[in-house]
Amino acid sequence: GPVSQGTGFAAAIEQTYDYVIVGGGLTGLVVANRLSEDKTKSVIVVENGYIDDSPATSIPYMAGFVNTEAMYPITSAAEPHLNNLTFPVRVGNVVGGGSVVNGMMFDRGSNADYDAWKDLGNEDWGWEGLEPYFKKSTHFTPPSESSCREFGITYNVSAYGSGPLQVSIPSFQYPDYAPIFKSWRAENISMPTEAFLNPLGAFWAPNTVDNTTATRSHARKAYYDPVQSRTNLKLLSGTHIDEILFDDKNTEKIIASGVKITSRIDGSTTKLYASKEVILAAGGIFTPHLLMVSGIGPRDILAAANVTVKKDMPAVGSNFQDHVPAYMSFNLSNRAFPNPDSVASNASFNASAAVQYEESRSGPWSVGRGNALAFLTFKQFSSNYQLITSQIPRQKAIQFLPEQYSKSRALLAGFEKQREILMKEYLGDDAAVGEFGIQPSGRATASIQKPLSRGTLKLNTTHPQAFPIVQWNALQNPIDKAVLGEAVRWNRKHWARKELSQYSPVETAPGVQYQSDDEIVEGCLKTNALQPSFSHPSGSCPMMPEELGGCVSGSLLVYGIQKLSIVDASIIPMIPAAHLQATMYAVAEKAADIIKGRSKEP
Ligand SMILES: Cc1cc2nc3c(=O)[nH]c(=O)nc-3n(C[C@H](O)[C@H](O)[C@H](O)COP(=O)(O)OP(=O)(O)OC[C@H]3O[C@@H](n4cnc5c(N)ncnc54)[C@H](O)[C@@H]3O)c2cc1C
Repeated sequence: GPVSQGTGFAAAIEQTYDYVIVGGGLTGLVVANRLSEDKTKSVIVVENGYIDDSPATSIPYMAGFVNTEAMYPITSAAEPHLNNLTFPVRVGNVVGGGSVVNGMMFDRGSNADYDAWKDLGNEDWGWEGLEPYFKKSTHFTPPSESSCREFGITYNVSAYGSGPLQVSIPSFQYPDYAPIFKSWRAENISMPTEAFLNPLGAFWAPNTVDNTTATRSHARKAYYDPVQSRTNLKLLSGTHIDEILFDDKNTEKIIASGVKITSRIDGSTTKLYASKEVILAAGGIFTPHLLMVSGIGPRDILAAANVTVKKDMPAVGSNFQDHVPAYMSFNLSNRAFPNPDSVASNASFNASAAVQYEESRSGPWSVGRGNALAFLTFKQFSSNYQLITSQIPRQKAIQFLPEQYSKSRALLAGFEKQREILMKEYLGDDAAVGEFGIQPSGRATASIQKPLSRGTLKLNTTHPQAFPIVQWNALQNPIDKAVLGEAVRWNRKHWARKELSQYSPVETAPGVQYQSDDEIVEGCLKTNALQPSFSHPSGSCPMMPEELGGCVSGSLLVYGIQKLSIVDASIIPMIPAAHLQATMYAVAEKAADIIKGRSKEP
């Protein structure tokens, strides 16, 4: 659990800083580091969580568990297209945010995934505009030459830079990876040498682990700890931001002026002021929530919760996206020893693994959830890809979208533009539509990467300050269900390949009796194998033109409001086919440059 209490609250009371950063998670800490490089600028980061150095957050093996202690206890609203079930909403509640509790997978979307952002009207936010920041944030350490030989691990260090975040592929790997990779080679799909240069196909990818200590590298360790002695940088942990404040002397313009905060330790409240900008970095769930409780959001949703409307903005809390995983499972016989279950099931093996980790920072405890992934284009996992895609333009878009979309022409126009891009991606060779985990554990997750369904975030009408109402609305669009069905059936066929017959795989989730799309969804729900989220909540304050339902432009400033910007996962206009953290480090690095740039303007 948390090892350090919040500090500095008393000293911060009613102070003015150049920048107030709302949320000390992944993006907040990156931006705090970069803005405070300029000694003439004062920066404060306010974070609800505490500093946490417990083994659960640092030992790579522990990343295989869900660290609920360092997360918010949020549950989603009923998901109408998943039998009205509710699901956990996973968000880190700790200094470093998601980077401290995540699964440590480190990969990016294809160039086309980011070019889509540009095509939606965000100049400079395509792959070319982002590439330098992927490099700027990262530093890669390879595994030993002998494991590269043994497992066929390849890499290219030129994909990375000499940045603060440490990423690596550990030298220890489980023997069963070799035959499993052989099955992927036999599928005749590409195997890029380095996924950070070309993330399409089946590949090895790093984890956010510092190879020198075999511990998790995260935003706090990489971006805050090394610069915490800067006198112009303050971190206020254990402090909740209750609302964004505005300059009420100015009646013509809406100007963000600071935040109201509450100490979690003694419940005392105060205000902090920003002379240059309030920067929202509270993530894909809480940034739209904070905007809404502060009076910026859809008028009807604010009114229903008795929040005074400062600016009617239907886009806040719309466009909500995530990946949708089917956690398929197989019983595998005849696995090699050790395998990923040996640690959990064999106490003496676990004890020796602990000693090995303690003594030499190697062995099973030095690895996380694994390092192998496959991101496939639609045609690679579906022979019906054209038929399924051809149904998209025949749909009346509004029929498969949340109610808000029928009240706002801009929201619908933005979605229709996204839909055109998605259709191109579904038919082409440049973007992945499905992700398939490659693990020697029998876990064979198949997840859809490019959903057409859109979720919403709303205020709790009786307690607007309480957690927002989170609804992914997963699988509302039947195309998403069809893509998921294709992915599951393909994965099933893959595990029946002769290269894998030595394991006599038996599908336990959902189970081969579930064949049609509807049956697969039903079977996955029955076996607890379907989630509306892959812990990648994003898109809920999208970066798009305002007439397309955007909240911020490429400058990251909220439309119609001065001195208020957003830098976190809520700005992603369309979710890339990738676990999100690499993208968020790059987005935050770019955001910092943009904000620095405007502070130089007269
Ligand atoms: C369980 C889990 C597993 C994941 N696995 C992977 C993975 O394997 N690979 C990968 O690439 N990505 C993964 N991710 C996703 C990745 O970690 C996130 O996309 C990333 O952290 C998002 O960065 P962010 O800055 O937008 O938000 P966060 O990192 O979530 O930061 C937001 C911060 O704001 C704080 N905050 C929010 N509201 C307030 C408030 N009102 N007052 C004060 N503070 C507030 C929060 O406490 C949090 O620290 C995972 C995420 C989770 C949760």
